[in-house]
Amino acid sequence: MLSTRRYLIQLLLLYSLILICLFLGYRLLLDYPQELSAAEAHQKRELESLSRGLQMGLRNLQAVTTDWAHWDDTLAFVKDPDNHQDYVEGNILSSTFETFELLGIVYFDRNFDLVMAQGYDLQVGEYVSIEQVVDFRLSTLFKEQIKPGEPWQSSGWLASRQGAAAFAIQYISDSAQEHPPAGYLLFIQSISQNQIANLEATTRLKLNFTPTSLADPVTHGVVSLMTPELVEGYKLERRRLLDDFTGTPIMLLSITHEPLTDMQPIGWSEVLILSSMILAPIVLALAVDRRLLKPLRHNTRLIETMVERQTLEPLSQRLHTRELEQIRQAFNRSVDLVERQQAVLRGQSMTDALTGLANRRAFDQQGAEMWNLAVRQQESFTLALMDLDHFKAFNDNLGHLAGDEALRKIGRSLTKSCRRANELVARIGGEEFVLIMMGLEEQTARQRMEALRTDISELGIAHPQSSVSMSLTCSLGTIHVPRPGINYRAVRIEDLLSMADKELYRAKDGGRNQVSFHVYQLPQAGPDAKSAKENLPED
Ligand SMILES: Nc1nc2c(ncn2[C@@H]2O[C@H](COP(=O)(O)OP(=O)(O)OP(=O)(O)O)[C@@H](O)[C@H]2O)c(=O)[nH]1
Repeated sequence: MLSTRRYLIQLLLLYSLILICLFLGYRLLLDYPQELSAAEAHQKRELESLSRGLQMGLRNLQAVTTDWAHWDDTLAFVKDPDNHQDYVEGNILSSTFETFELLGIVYFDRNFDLVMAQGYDLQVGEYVSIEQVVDFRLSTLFKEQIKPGEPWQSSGWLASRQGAAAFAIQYISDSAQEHPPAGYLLFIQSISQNQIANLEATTRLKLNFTPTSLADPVTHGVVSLMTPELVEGYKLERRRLLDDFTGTPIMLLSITHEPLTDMQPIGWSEVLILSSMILAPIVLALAVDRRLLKPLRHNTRLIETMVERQTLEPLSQRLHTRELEQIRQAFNRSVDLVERQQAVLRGQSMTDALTGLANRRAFDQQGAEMWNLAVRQQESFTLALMDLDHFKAFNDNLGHLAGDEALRKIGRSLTKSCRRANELVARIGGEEFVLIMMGLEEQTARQRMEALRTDISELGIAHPQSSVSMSLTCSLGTIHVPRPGINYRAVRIEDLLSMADKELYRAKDGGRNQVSFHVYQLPQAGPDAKSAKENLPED
């Protein structure tokens, strides 16, 4: 059968398995996908706002370009540049480039032929030629975009010599815009660190712009920023391409999202939750094992040992729950009951039912103990065997019941005569009693024996058939050992009893109603066990 401990372990394993399945199922199928799609939506919004931010920059540039392109002065300059050099001197200033962070300003006529172009190095703060800013062959590209003379405006990005740059182009007209396009004004604006910092602040992204080209392998598989789809799903770092107005990639943006949460399906927090959910019942089970099962196992072992040794003892270790403690107490009460019953049985097995005196078994046990004690303490030891005289005739004459009553009376008399702690009276046969007295001098022992004898006859139990007396009498065979020492160790109580029996025989033989008293003494000089045996009286 399964032990409770094993059962607990199996339950725990099952619980852990179910828990892990439920937790992983919930996390992977329900919770994590939700978390992921929320994070993806958030990242998509970030990309959109980045795209919008860049578009906004273009719109601002477009606004400035439009403003300039629709000045009457600009119109006049494009129409007749040679006579309007003051326009250049008054407007194409280093402060203009720096205020709008411009890398170049270019004026085309309505056929897209160059009227005037000025480049500017923002880092050094100096005018440079437009060729130092951009590859000016781009004007042909613009030409391909429009029909010359159309009221055309556009903005976007282009590759400058200093990396990607924004541009805005606007047809030139009068302030009322009634005049047909007389030319085109192109502003080229750098994407400055300031602009990047502003974009980072508004989008909460970390941005890194690096120039690139179609030939650059890093551009492969990277989508354009202007289609801000979250093609790769949730990712902390991604790349996007900025295309120029012809759709050619010119800049690679490395984008780092600010992490919302730890977006792992199973992260530390999940491991922590799961392990604490598994650990808690393990700790609980350990506590149950320690507080309940361990004492239970201990007590079971104790009971098994008791069964092996055929003993019974109360269980002393308290148990920690009421029900278990009740079982322990019930067991202890049973032990107590059995012990009491055993004591009664022991008493019964040691007692003569008729007289209430010690019986043969009790004499064998206690007599031996008393003899051993006498030997150890060198205390004189007197053993007497008493037998009623002509008791058969008594029974035959007066009946068995009268015989029993006589035996009871004699028992009471003997008990009264031998009530000291170191004295014993036992009924060891039908009408045979044995008496032990310790610590008596020979003389006193003799007197006590005589007193016993007379006590019985003085009970006055009529015995008409007796040849000895009118009342019931007894004969005593007594062995007195004055001071048994260590040399008496080989002598057993049975030996003394058989010596007393011989003395009893003598008393009977001598006429009954008398005491035959024998002093049994070994030679002083330390006889060994063999010599003690040898000194036992002959039959
Ligand atoms: N009433 C009664 N008689 C018992 C009991 N036990 C033994 N007796 C009787 O005691 C008698 C003993 O008789 P014997 O052993 O022949 O000896 P006796 O008649 O006493 O003769 P002596 O011992 O030689 O004096 C027997 O008749 C037994 O039946 C008992 O418990 N009750």
